[in-house]
Amino acid sequence: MQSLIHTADRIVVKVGSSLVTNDGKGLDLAALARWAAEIAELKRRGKEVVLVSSGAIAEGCQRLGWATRPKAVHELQAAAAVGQMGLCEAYEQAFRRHGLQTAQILLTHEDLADRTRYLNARTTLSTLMALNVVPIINENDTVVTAEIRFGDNDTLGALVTNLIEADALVILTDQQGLYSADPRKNPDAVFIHEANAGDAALEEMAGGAGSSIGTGGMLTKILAAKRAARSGAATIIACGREHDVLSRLADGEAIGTQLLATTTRMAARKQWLADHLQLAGKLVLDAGAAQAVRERGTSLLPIGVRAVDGAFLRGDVVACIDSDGIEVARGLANYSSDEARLIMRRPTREIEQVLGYLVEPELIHRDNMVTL
Ligand SMILES: Nc1ncnc2c1ncn2[C@@H]1O[C@H](COP(=O)(O)OP(=O)(O)O)[C@@H](O)[C@H]1O
Ligand SMILES: N[C@@H](CCC(=O)OP(=O)(O)O)C(=O)O
Repeated sequence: MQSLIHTADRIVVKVGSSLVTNDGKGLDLAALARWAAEIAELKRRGKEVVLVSSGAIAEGCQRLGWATRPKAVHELQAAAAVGQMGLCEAYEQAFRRHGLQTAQILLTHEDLADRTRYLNARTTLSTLMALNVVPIINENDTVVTAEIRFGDNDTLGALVTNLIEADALVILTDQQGLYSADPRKNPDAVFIHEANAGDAALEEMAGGAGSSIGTGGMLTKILAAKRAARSGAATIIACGREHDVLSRLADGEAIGTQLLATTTRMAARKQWLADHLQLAGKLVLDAGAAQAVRERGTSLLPIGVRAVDGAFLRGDVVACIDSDGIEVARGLANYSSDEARLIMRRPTREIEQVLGYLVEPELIHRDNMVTL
């Protein structure tokens, strides 16, 4: 068995609160330095890495001198706001030593459920990755309440994996991986090396958080793996305290628990576009654009669009049809139908002049499109 990280090009790494804050004792700067060094090494090997880091609440409680985690949401939110400053500062310094810049991204579940914000988050993350910046993501605790909280960053890690269509999600925690039962309570628990994400038996094995610092325990990690698998990504649960854990995974060493996806990324994306979203409109392509999209899977530029049908907003799914009315592709529109009508048939360089702004050069980017 070889670690799937070996072949993964795009990876989301999630680190939990207990690791980040040394079990609530304060930011573990040595651990952050190790992960930063390893992520820098992965990037040198040509992999794109996004980091989802917990720890804001635990660090905030520490900074505010609170011995126990408060129950009241407004106090948790205040602690998160204080602690997030420390997290960002620490990551910024740790990555700077490797000549890497970092970016702070705070997201809520609602952001990713909203079509326009989804597309904005996706585009921003792609742009940051293209700029070789390391995005550091956490939940935007200030604006979430009980109903809309991710509740745990394992789920956030999975949603980000879906969002950027990563090949793998690596969840670093304080255990070696998944056991048949919580090893803190059951010393006879057996280590699980590999399983299919989504296997119902895994949910039976997983217990809640073993410490007072972490929140979700193993169950949220199993559910995150199931969610990540929906976009074709594998999940690895491994110990963040293990030396060189990320580099060894990238070398192919089989450490941790591997939870495999049974669908490919492309199949998952096609399924998602085909099933989950209603078509909000149509773009009629000229012959050249229809051929380029159909045969080469290129992005669709405004100049190749002859007509716009329907009313849609940025982020809505639209069909691309040829002059015979045959659907060539479908994808997420970067512009609304009103904007698209103004910029169609025009070269990209004229978009800014016509609209007064440029959102993106393409009407549909090829990463957000599936050909049929
Ligand atoms: N089947 C299991 N295998 C491994 N760990 C388990 C299992 N069930 C529950 N746990 C507990 O889950 C904890 C990790 O989850 P959590 O505390 O939320 O960490 P994190 O902060 O990394 O998200 C472990 O310390 C362990 O006690
Ligand atoms: N946004 C919160 C996340 C809390 C959380 O999910 O923690 P964990 O279960 O340790 O990943 C924080 O930064 O404290």
